[in-house]
Amino acid sequence: MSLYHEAAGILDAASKESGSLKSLVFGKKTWKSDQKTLFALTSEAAKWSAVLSEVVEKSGILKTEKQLTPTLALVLSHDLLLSKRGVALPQKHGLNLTISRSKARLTSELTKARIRRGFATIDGLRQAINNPETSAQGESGDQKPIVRHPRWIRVNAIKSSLEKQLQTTFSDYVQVESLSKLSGGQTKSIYLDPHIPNLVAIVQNTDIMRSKAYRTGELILQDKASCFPAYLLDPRPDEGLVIDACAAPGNKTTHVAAILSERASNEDGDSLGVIACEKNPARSQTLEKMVKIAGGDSIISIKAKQDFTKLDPESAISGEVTALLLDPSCSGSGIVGRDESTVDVHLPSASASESSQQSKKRKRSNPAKIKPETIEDSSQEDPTLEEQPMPAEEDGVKLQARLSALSSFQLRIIEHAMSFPAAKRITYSTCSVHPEENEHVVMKALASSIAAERGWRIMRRDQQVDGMRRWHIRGWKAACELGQNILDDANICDDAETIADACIRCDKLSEDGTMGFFVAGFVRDAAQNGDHVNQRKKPEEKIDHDGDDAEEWAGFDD
Ligand SMILES: C[S@@+](CC[C@H](N)C(=O)[O-])C[C@H]1O[C@@H](n2cnc3c(N)ncnc32)[C@H](O)[C@@H]1O
Repeated sequence: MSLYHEAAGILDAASKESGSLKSLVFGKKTWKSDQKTLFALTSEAAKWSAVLSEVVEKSGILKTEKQLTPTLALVLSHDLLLSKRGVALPQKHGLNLTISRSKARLTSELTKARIRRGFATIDGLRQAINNPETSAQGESGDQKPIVRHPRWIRVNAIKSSLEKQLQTTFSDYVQVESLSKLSGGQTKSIYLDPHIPNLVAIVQNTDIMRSKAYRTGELILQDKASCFPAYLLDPRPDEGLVIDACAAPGNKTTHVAAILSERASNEDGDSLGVIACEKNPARSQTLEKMVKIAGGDSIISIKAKQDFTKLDPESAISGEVTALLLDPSCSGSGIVGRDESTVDVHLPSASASESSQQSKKRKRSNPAKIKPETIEDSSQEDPTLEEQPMPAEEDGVKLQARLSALSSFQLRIIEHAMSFPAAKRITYSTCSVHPEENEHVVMKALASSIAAERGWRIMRRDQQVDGMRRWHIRGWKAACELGQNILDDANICDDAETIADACIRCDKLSEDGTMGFFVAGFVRDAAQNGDHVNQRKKPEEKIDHDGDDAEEWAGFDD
């Protein structure tokens, strides 16, 4: 079997599962072709597959050359059009003759595809494909981008304001009305997010990291999705204390503090309070640094090396807590660039322009793949080892075991938060795309005995803050239904449809420019709240910062 047949087989397998090429190639020892060559060809062809599938479709060669499968055409056209060495087969080899017969048509379609994307040269397009996060736009600036993953920046309301930043740091930027219109180069542009207050987007570039506003903590680099939890939590300075249970590096902690500080600007700021717990010692130090640079140290009390699940909900200070933000360790499967070897493979279809639709549908049908047994897992093992790489997608058993352990830990965090006597609102979030860590955990939390005992319910869409109510991607209904069936819905007040609609999702690398993310809120009926907690109070336990104010901020990016 030739290199191209083997490569096509690998891409076919990857396209079915959106799987990891590395494990597909290196997980098998019986290839005829050299493994490194196979990996290089398949990963390059996958990277170019969005463009090449269009080229192959529009050239019509799948109709004329019957021996070519869509994937075979993809890998062969990659080498024919883009590889310096050309097709790695003897000139008279049947496959080489077949693909070379169509070289003129394929080249012409590649030129059109490049121009449609706004690139004057093939090198420009190559650069964009190799660095999608730094090339949100074609060179001409007005064409369809390949990947829109902008640089999201939150203006830190503790230290600055959107208005001030637009007049200073972004004074030479032009406002655009959609993410797709963002451009870099000479005419820099900025997009004001319509969902999250104080959030802006620009194209990825390094300039902003050199700006004074960034170095002094007036600007914080934070993905749009990662701003959802603090905003959904809707902290109110006149209510009580807020706990961020799993806080490091501190993007959401400082966001909560910023919302409180903005809302309390006309009141006594000293009475604000956020308690930030972080279990990991090294990450606790990072959290301390971030809080300090963001100017949050008079608002935020850090509980370094503190396991949230060991925090006593019955202590006096816990009795003051009315809102909790839970962003526990998760698989991280939604993080852009986390699993570089996992790629989306776009395959050409003989009847043009069907492929992207099909690949979208394939992704959205994920809920059907949920395995019922994962929802019942009740392992008490603590799997907060988020630095561990996730098993490859196709290593189903290991992946399910890891997700199962993570979801048990995530549920424990929620149940512990639900036990705080005066708590009224909780947000739960992950940067995972897996329903096992998302809708399933929400369903289990709603069905838990502590939820029933304390009257916790889902925060319905109509109860959410404006921007979150308007957000268009909601939870997966099938995942909620499955949860409800398995768990015996006795304790769950709302139906699966309402709960799915209450859950908020962000798709990874979609036109929204976000990472993959999930957030849901829980609320309690007023009657069951500890309404004795109305007085605002700053937490007593404060970490003693070392007072090194002159230290330069290198910045954090979530
Ligand atoms: C996903 S990260 C949080 C990111 C953070 N919310 C932000 O936006 O910057 C999860 C954090 O929770 C910490 N963690 C895990 N288990 C914990 C526990 N039981 N108590 C407190 N922190 C925990 C991890 O060390 C990690 O730093």
